[in-house]
Amino acid sequence: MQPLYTVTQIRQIETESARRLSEGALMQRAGQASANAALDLLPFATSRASVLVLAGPGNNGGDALEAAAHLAHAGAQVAVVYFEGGSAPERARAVERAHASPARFVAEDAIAGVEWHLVIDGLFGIGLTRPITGPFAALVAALNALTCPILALDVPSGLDADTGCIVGPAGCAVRATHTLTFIGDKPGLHTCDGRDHAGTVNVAHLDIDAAHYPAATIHLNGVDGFAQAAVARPQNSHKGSYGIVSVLGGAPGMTGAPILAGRAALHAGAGRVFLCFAGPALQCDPGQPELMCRAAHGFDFATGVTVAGPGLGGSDEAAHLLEQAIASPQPLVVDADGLNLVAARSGLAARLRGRKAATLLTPHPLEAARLLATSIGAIQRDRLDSARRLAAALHAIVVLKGTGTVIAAPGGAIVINPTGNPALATAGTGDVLAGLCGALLAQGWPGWEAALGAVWLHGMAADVLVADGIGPVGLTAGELVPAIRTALNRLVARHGRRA
Ligand SMILES: NC(=O)C1=CN([C@@H]2O[C@H](COP(=O)(O)OP(=O)(O)OC[C@H]3O[C@@H](n4cnc5c(N)ncnc54)[C@H](O)[C@@H]3O)[C@@H](O)[C@H]2O)[C@@H](O)CC1
Ligand SMILES: [K+]
Repeated sequence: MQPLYTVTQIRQIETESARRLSEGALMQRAGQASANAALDLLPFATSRASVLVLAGPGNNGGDALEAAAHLAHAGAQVAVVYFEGGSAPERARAVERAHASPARFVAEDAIAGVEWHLVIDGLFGIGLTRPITGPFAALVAALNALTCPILALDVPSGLDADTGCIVGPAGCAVRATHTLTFIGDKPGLHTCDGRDHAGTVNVAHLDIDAAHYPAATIHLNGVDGFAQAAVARPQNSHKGSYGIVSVLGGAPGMTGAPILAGRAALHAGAGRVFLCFAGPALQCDPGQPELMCRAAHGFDFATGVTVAGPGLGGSDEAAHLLEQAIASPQPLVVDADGLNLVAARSGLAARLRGRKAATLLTPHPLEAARLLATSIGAIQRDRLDSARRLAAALHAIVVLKGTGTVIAAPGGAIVINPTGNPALATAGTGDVLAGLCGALLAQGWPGWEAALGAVWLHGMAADVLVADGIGPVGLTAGELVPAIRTALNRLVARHGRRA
């Protein structure tokens, strides 16, 4: 999985490696890499391309000036909007180089009325310390109104590279189509506002020796993070080989959620799936008669994996049933109303903490806010830290949903998921994810790999459907289910080890 580094770590790598390099080498490499990336984005002969370069007051501006000089020497029509600022010698040399090149230095008002083919955003990088306001904000608004590609250097200006939030309050950020980020990839480019502002992310390592990189605790989710849990099915197997998933939910009037979770579990390979209704039990699911419908009262949750919460409601009876599911020695997924019950009843939280088998919690930001007794805003201001705190507090693997879903282990490991899209912003997709988690656990996947795999497959299924025109508008949660089955089968066919 691709490592992600915090700003503090990037600064350390930068300092350590710079000691062994000639002064300014990293900025020159960043400028060269930026120019190369820019050339790749130009639609036609370099000499016909109008490139606007914004060079801010810090070293991010220095990178942009280096790039401007390279592009101008390559023949592009380069206009630089330049801001006086930092006195770093490498930046001063970049200013000289850009002045000595054919690039034109222009005023901000020269942006309007020109058909730009590419904009390079070198206003601010990881040194942004406060919200972008005033004339800089007007510039960001002008950029965001353009229709040409925007290449952000290091970080889209205005975005917090650690959290993915627009630096606020009342700040703004460049909406880039591409980001070339330096030294190492950064978590903020992949979660919260990051995905909307960074566009396609590429990393320029600037030829820094691998020895300068610390062991990463944050990664971008990828198949190599969980594929080792996939097992090819032996011929000599039967439904008992693939586990049981019991979905605990379905308070009166809330039968849809457990049905979706159960259908997902079935299509993701669980050997048997029970729907356990807290309210009046359905006789069967006529659309999916393979699902076995039961009353939750008296059900033995210790027979398999439980997915507790879809449509469970908040009654005392629901809390009692959840307590029984938590007491099971088998893996457990808690979602939706199950999470709300844990938030509302401290006794349940204590029991959850005491579990020995794998426990996965799949909150959306509001459920996470309830669990941490805070607001959605506080959760979203630092999604990584929120997920990490929740995992530590409840001794569970936490899947904090939302764009760039964050998966956190109690030991502190964090993974951000890159698959998925706004098609998933519709009712029932969370139930499907919970059912998928349950199915992977039932087939013997360890908790961490099950969480990573489920989130990745769920997002990938949505990406494939959108590529086929089924979404992002109007995708239904039920449509995800067969697409997940296809994605999982492809994964098992490609990576499944022999049982
Ligand atoms: N130092 C190095 O060795 C390297 C740095 N690199 C580049 O340098 C960047 C970091 O450079 P800096 O630390 O100079 O930081 P930035 O260039 O991100 O910005 C810092 C400057 O902006 C000002 N500033 C911050 N927030 C502001 C706001 N809201 N409104 C107006 N001004 C504001 C600061 O006073 C400072 O002058 C990286 O993102 C990367 O692009 C690369 O060249 C690679 C090597
Ligand atoms: K930038």
